[in-house]
Order: sequence, then C-alpha cells, then structure tokens
Amino acid sequence: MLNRNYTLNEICVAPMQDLTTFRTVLDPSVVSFLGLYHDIEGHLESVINALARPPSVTSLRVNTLLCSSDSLLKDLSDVLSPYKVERHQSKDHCLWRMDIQKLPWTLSDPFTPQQPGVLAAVSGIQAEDKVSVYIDVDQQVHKGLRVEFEGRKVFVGNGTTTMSRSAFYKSTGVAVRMTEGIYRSPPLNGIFPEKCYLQNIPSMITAHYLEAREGDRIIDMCASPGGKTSHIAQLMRNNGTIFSFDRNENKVEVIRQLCQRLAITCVRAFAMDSTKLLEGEEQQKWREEFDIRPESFDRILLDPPCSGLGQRPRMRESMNLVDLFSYAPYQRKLFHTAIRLLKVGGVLVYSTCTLNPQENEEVVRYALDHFPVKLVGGPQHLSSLGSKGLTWRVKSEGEIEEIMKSTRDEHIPAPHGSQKKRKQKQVKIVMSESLKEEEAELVRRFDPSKDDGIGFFIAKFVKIADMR
Ligand SMILES: C[S@@+](CC[C@H](N)C(=O)[O-])C[C@H]1O[C@@H](n2cnc3c(N)ncnc32)[C@H](O)[C@@H]1O
Repeated sequence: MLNRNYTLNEICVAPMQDLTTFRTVLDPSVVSFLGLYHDIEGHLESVINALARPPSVTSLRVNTLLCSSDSLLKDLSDVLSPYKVERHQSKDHCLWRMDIQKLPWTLSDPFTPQQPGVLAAVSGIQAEDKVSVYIDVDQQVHKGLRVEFEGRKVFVGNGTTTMSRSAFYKSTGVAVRMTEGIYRSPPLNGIFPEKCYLQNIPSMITAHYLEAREGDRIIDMCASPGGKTSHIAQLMRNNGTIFSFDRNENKVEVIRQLCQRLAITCVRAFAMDSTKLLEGEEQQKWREEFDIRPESFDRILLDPPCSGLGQRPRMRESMNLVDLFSYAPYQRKLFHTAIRLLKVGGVLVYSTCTLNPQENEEVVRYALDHFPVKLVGGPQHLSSLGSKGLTWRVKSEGEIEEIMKSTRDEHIPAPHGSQKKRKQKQVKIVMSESLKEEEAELVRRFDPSKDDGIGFFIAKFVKIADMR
C-alpha cells in the first residue's frame, strides 16, 4: 500500500525505460552506522532495498466491537474484487494480497503528476508519448530542465503524456496518465470506515502483546493518531479505562475522532507531555481528578517517537547520524515516567518502527539495567511472527567516530535553493551493551527484508518491585 504522496515538484519525466531496481537513499553516515550491527552477509543491503518498496499486502484491522472478521471479509471481498482479501493468522486482521501478475494496473496511481508538478522533461515530448516518471530524490532539479537529469533519481513507473512538453508548464490537469506503477493497491479510502482501520501488522501485534483485560486501567503514553489505543480498547471490549496522551490538542483531537468513528467509549484522551505526567504543582488537581498516581496502572504502552527507519516505502531519508542519535535519550526519558506509573506486576510494552538498535535493543538493555523490570515474551499464538532481537553491539566509540569522520562531507545534499546547510555536528556517543542471547529471544524484531512488512520492534516487560 502506498501511503505517501510526493510533493509534485519532486517529479521529472524522461523517455520510457524498463522497470529497474532501486534502493532507499539514506545518509551515508546512517548506512555505515547501521552496517556496524546489520552488515552480516550483505543483510543491510537487502533491508535497504526492501525499504524502497511497499509490503506486498495491505492490512486492515477489523473493528471487532462492531462486526466480525467473517462478515467484514465477505463485504470487502464483494467491494474490492478482483483484489484478494484474506484473513491473517491472528484473529482480527484482514489482508489484501496484491498479485503483481494477474491484476490490472491501478490507474488512480498516486504518482500521477498533476501539472504544474512536472519539474523537468526532455525536449520534444508530445501528447500520447510513452514516458517514465522519476522522483528527484535530492531535489536538485531546476524547473524547466530540457535534458535528462543526471543526478540521483528514483523510477516510480511508466505512463502516457496527455499534453506536449510546453503545455506541462502552462496547463492544469493530469500531465502523465500512469499505466504501470511500481506500487498498486486497492482503493481503500472511505470503505466501511467504522468497521475497519488501516494498520500495519506489527502495530496490531503490539496491542496484542499488552494482553489487556476488561476493567484494566491503561496508559498509552504517545497515542496519536490512536491506532494502538483504539485496538487496545477493542481487545478489552471497551470495558476499562485507557488514558491516551499526546503532545498537543490537535493530535489528541485525532484520537478522539478515531474513537468516535469506531464506537470506542473507554478512552480518555488528553494533551499532555508524558515525560511530565507526574510533575508540576499546576497539574496536581488534574492528577487527583483522574487518579494518575505512581505505581497505579495495570498496563502501559510506550510507542514513542522514533527515527522511523522501518517505514516503507521510502524513497529518501535525509536524517544524519546526529538526528538518529537524538531519539534514544528521549525514549529513555519516557520509559522512566512510564515505569513509575506502572503497578508492581503490571505490564509495559515498548515498540518502535525503526531498525536502529540504539532505539530498540539498547533501550531494552537500559531499562533492564536501571529499573525493576524483567523481560517476558508475547502471547504464545503470536510467537512465530518476527524474529529475535540483535545481540550484536558496536565495539567501541571509535567505530562511530570513524564513521562521523569519514562521512562528514558525504551527507545527502540540501534541496536546491534551500538555505539549510546540513552539517554533521559532533555527537555525544553513549555506548550501551546489547542484549544477552536469552533476552534477545524474548523481544521481537520485524525485518522488512524477511517479514514482508515494515521494520518494527516490540519488547514486553513486567514490573517486579516498586520504585518508592
Ligand atoms: C510513534 S507515534 C505514536 C503512534 C500511536 N501509538 C499509534 O499507534 O497510532 C509517537 C507520538 O508521540 C507523540 N509524542 C512525542 N513526545 C511526546 C510526549 N512527550 N508526550 C506525549 N506524546 C508525545 C508524538 O506527537 C507522536 O504522535
């Protein structure tokens, strides 16, 4: 499922070519850093290649509060024919399998470049010409370029022009009718909005890991747009209380609207900085009103902001090592508040959608070393999904410093005309141990090159002593 549209000024057209392979463009320092952990027998290469493509299935979560998966499956099969709708092995998912060979190309391809989105096109292009469409990954193309662009570009599909080159820059409307896209997916917008929710499978697995029971008091520390909050509510049959926090009112409104759409009533959504839930005199009244106390919650989900390096498809990611290293300290901070709020015996699930071990296994290591928690596995029926965590660790600060030095001038160029110079600043390197073999067995890592989904990480903890 293609879930990202590209801004129109990233598109150029050129004479038709065959479909070619491409890989996600990442900052060289990030590639080298990830290579310290992943580059076993070229594995990182396959991961980066996989990131450039969408998973072959689109998944939907059935709202089991309003319908059964059988009834939704039937309704969807009728509406989405000839796309094949299947049930996932765990109960509340539905999948669309996109069979590249048999299905007609989807003409509503989101890459269709609307005029004036075409940035560059070789001279002589007329209406009804067959062309290939590319994205200018580094945003370096000057509008109006008449020759084929030699910089880094990513092929996204073939199409037929609806107008001549000169009209690209004057008329409005569709400039290229896409005939072959790299990605196709069924049209899902607005189909049974109250009965299902578009969500990737590892995210669905995360809510199952929490094993919420009816009547539980739960916190979702970083909840917007509410995908996991609403799933947890479903799994506890809308019975209990979920406090769902996010940083600002707009984001929280999105959670409320989703809950309303899915007929969920057990969620209390608030605009809060979750690192400060237990701080500040001015919030004392609010805490008393809603009984937000240390050591008092049955379950906590911590799905913090992360570098998102498991998201796919992704053409280009300009984050450098300094950006990448900024996430883990924040995640640890959120972890600290989360664990204080949890009851002894309560469950905390930690998840990210990144491949970065620093935000995954190393946050788990940090938690095991600093808080009274133990790692536990997820539900038995989901244990075959994903694979164990990494035990590999970076051997020394020197390895990272070496990368910083060697890639300092090699970062992804700033977009054309941008004032922002991307510098590889000095970064504070904090080394962490990784997981022991038996600990790595308990966490789940979803590998985009093997699991046909996004890159994801889940760990589940039980609190074993109080922190007072
Ligand atoms: C990975 S997203 C959460 C996705 C969500 N759990 C879901 O499944 O729909 C991370 C969220 O954390 C929020 N966030 C970041 N810092 C926060 C903080 N200090 N307190 C609360 N929310 C925060 C961001 O605004 C963002 O919406």
